[in-house]
Amino acid sequence: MSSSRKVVELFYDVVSPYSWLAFEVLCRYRNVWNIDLKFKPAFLPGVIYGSGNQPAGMNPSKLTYIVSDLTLLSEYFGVPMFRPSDLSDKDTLSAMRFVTALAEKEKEGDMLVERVSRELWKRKWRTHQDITQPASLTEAGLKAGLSANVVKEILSLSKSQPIKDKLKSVTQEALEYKVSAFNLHLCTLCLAHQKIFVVEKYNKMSLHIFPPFLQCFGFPFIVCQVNGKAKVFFGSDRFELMAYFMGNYNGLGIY
Ligand SMILES: N[C@@H](CCC(=O)N[C@@H](CS)C(=O)NCC(=O)O)C(=O)O
Repeated sequence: MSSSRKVVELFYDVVSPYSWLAFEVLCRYRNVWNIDLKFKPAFLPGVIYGSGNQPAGMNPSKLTYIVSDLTLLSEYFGVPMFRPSDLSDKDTLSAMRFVTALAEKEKEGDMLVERVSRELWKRKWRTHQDITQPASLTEAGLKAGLSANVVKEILSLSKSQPIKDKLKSVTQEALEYKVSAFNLHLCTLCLAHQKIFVVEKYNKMSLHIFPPFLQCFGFPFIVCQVNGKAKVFFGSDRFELMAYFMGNYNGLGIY
């Protein structure tokens, strides 16, 4: 067993309920897996549109599935959440700038980022309270244990250009996080397979259609690093694979 540290980075936005599930599960596993868990507050619309993806809600069948999926998942993971009646959705830009400002101020240790993010998720997905207005962010910050002075400082910092730029750059970091999807052998096979498939279907080559890299297209986006290798995972439903990749899996279950 190698002694090298296992690092797990979680890119998230509090607009994303699946990210909340991943966040809570990773917080629970943090000590069991002995990982350095790093929170990477980012902006979901930036990765959806930046990667050429589309919001899941644009497809009515997918939206109906998501509502049913989240109802069961929230019970399963013990993270109560309820579908907001108003899905017209105010965005989470100010909230994510607030968390980014806190992360920048905190630098060492993510305890407050963890607590404030949880409060924001609770407001958005459990109690259906606003998270767009300064008064709402203040309330969340105080509830998470920040002092009134720190909340004031973070609110003002969150409107500054360096913090706006920082949120953009973390979002961009997720978009540019290229990790090789296959080893060379599998990659060759895969590309050959795609070539055959596309030649049959469209009568043209497709070697450039599917790059052999995995990049972020949605949240939660989780990067696991161990022994100088990295793998990226999309979703709150990949924990067994993450455990397997990091050597925390005994073939029967996660330990
Ligand atoms: N199966 C994933 C679904 C995660 C998911 O749908 N995330 C949304 C944001 S809440 C997203 O980014 N979707 C982009 C996509 O599905 O392409 C899970 O269980 O976590």
